[in-house]
Amino acid sequence: MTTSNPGTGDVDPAVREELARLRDSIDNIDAAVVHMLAERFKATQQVGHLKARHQLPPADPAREARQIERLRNLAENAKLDPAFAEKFLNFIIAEVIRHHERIADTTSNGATPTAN
Ligand SMILES: O=C(O)C(=O)C[C@]1(C(=O)O)C=C[C@@H](O)C=C1
Repeated sequence: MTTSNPGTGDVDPAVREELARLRDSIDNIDAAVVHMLAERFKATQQVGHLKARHQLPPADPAREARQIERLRNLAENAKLDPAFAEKFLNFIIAEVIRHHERIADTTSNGATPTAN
């Protein structure tokens, strides 16, 4: 933040209230996103173990292509930028693949992988 930014101290109280109300909503949404991501990673951890046990590759590009297609359509219908939705999914999947690779490494070493 720059020193020229006045912050919200000298802003109309009605505006400050509206900003606070909107920020409450943003905080709730951020919490929901974190909880949903935590559930998603719990499921993908299980996928990682299943793949490692059965020597399946960490990544499945055909599955990813279907997910991207589906998410782009959902985004368009929801008036969210589909390119952003695709980037977001790719970011998450890249992390999942890193987890899968680690699980596969530790599984083939005979070690017990830890969570995440
Ligand atoms: O569905 C799988 O096979 C997964 O490993 C999960 C997942 C995902 O995070 O959705 C991750 C990696 C794959 O390339 C495809 C999808």
